[in-house]
Amino acid sequence: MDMLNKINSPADLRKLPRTELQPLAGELRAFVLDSVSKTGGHLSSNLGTVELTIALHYVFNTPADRIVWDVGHQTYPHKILTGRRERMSSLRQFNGISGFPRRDESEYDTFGTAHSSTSISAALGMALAAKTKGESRHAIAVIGDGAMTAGMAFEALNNAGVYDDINLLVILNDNDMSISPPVGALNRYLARLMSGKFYAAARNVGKTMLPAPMLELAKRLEEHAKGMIMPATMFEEFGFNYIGPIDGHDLESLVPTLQNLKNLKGPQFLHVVTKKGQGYKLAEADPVLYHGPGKFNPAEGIKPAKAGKLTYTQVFGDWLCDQAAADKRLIGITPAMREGSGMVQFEQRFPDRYYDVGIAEQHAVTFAAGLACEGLKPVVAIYSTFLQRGYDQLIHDVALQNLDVTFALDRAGLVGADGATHAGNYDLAFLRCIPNMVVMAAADENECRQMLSTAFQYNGPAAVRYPRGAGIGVTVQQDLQVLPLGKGEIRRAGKGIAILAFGTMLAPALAAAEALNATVANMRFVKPLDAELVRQLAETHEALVTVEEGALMGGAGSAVAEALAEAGIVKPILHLGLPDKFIDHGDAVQLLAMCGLDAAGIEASILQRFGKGEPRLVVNN
Ligand SMILES: Cc1ncc(C[n+]2csc(CCOP(=O)(O)OP(=O)(O)O)c2C)c(N)n1
Ligand SMILES: CC(=O)[C@@H](O)[C@H](O)COP(=O)(O)O
Ligand SMILES: [Mg+2]
Repeated sequence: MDMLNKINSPADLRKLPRTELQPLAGELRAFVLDSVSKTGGHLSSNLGTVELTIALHYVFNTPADRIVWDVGHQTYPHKILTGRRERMSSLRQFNGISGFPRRDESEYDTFGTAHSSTSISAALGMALAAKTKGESRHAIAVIGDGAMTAGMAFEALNNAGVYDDINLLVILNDNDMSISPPVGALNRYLARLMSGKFYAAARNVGKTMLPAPMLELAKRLEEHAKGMIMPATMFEEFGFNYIGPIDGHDLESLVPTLQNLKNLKGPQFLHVVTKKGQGYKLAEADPVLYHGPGKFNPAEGIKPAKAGKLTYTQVFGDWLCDQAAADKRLIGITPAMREGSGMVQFEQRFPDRYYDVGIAEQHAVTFAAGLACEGLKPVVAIYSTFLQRGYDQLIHDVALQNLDVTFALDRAGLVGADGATHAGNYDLAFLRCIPNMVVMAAADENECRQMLSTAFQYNGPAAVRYPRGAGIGVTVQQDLQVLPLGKGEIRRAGKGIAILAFGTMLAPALAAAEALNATVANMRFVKPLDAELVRQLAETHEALVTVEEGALMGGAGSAVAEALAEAGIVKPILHLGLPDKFIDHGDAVQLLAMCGLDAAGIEASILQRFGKGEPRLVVNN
């Protein structure tokens, strides 16, 4: 790592002669592989952006010129070159650096990201701000072919294409992959652009200065192409000057092309072609497996996971197949998260009823609404955090028309290493205020399956939330039994304190209750809330405690407080849940404990608020 160790900022990089960039890329790629294999993180995408990152920081005057990375899961080479090489060993760990760009982490991280398809909008904002302020600098959005499928990217292109006097460059990093294989008509279109790539390069000759080797090639091909009609690319129709495709691993193409583009005014569009996993054979062969691995030995590759407890994702995947076998009306929908949402088997078994709609959460929800209008029963499998994208569609297109759509919300609550951007902390608060919605939180794997069946059988919009990772290890019954709607259950009878637990908080609540001899209710439904059970518990206990793995404000605890107020009951009540602040990356178990949401934390909070001993006369406010 002789060269890489001397690069502490892009300024150091810019001192290198061009001939040294290729060997530097070799060192950088080796560093990324070694580092991710020790920490876990996103690998395939980062191996693919090594040369592009070097070229961008080499040609542009960063941080004055702004690079906006889309999603940001491909920014490890960028982090390494911008002074964070040493901190890569702390990646995605508590108090360590983030796996995504963050403005508070580095001045080179111009825009915080992790949800996709925001880069062109943000870079356009920066480009127009520069113009407004009379500053001469460039804004560059780097967006993947997967992220490009989102409507937001096209909204931004549409907006940007009319400004002839801005310094905006959009780089499409086309590796022909999303997390899983790419889908849809855009992918077909990009493939067509690729197949006519020399042709496209030829037609760019007149508009831009190409590097000498390409110019030579283009000239020859232009001869060849004489007489043929050359349609404009879609990106040109949007008002961009389209260049490419060029090889995104070839610094001899990348650097001069970027240098040329830097001198052109107006919206520029550069199409680069890269390979996910480039340079590490195992990742090249299976970029899906190496998209976001845990720790592994690079010499051996990722070993098959040992059979352990079922994850909630697996519970969902199994249920989906069983329910689909039982009901032909079931349609499974994923916005580009086939593996993460547990739909690999479903796609194999029911290919005609499987839809990966691309990174298009808004469309996924309204598409489901359309299917439901025609009597089908769509199941939208979506991470809690990504449903935020489809909120208006959920209200306006699904709930308002009381359509029969099931939402399977994976990654509810804290997710760990991905941090605040991916935390599913808000769904209870943002779903329970929507009329017609049924909202359930699963306490264990078996209940998760029962809730999914309940949501599916319910003739209207219903959501089931469950967390990332393994459950508590209970046996999952293989039937498709439904739960009584809006009914909770007492799981432990105690005295004095009643803990009303929602979802994953049932297990720690039961553990905390042992020392306190408290009653514990598994509330199951956040909406409709079991108001009768709340009333009974209030009447038979001195104080109530609500506990949920979700934002306290407006969440399940708030629902209980509202029910008490509605019934005219005044009772000491303690609400436990996630605080009103963003919680950074780290180990999910550790983070929950930090928020006081493990058994010890729940017990301590109750003791602190209501004191020891029975009857609890002390109520500390
Ligand atoms: C709004 C949103 N939906 C889904 C995701 C999950 N996600 C992260 S990366 C990714 C694939 C992105 O593909 P692409 O932009 O082509 O980048 P590549 O992984 O190929 O480098 C997806 C679906 C996300 N981050 N944001
Ligand atoms: C970048 C991104 O959004 C995904 O790759 C995400 O990191 C996946 O998270 P899971 O590992 O929870 O599926
Ligand atoms: Mg891609």
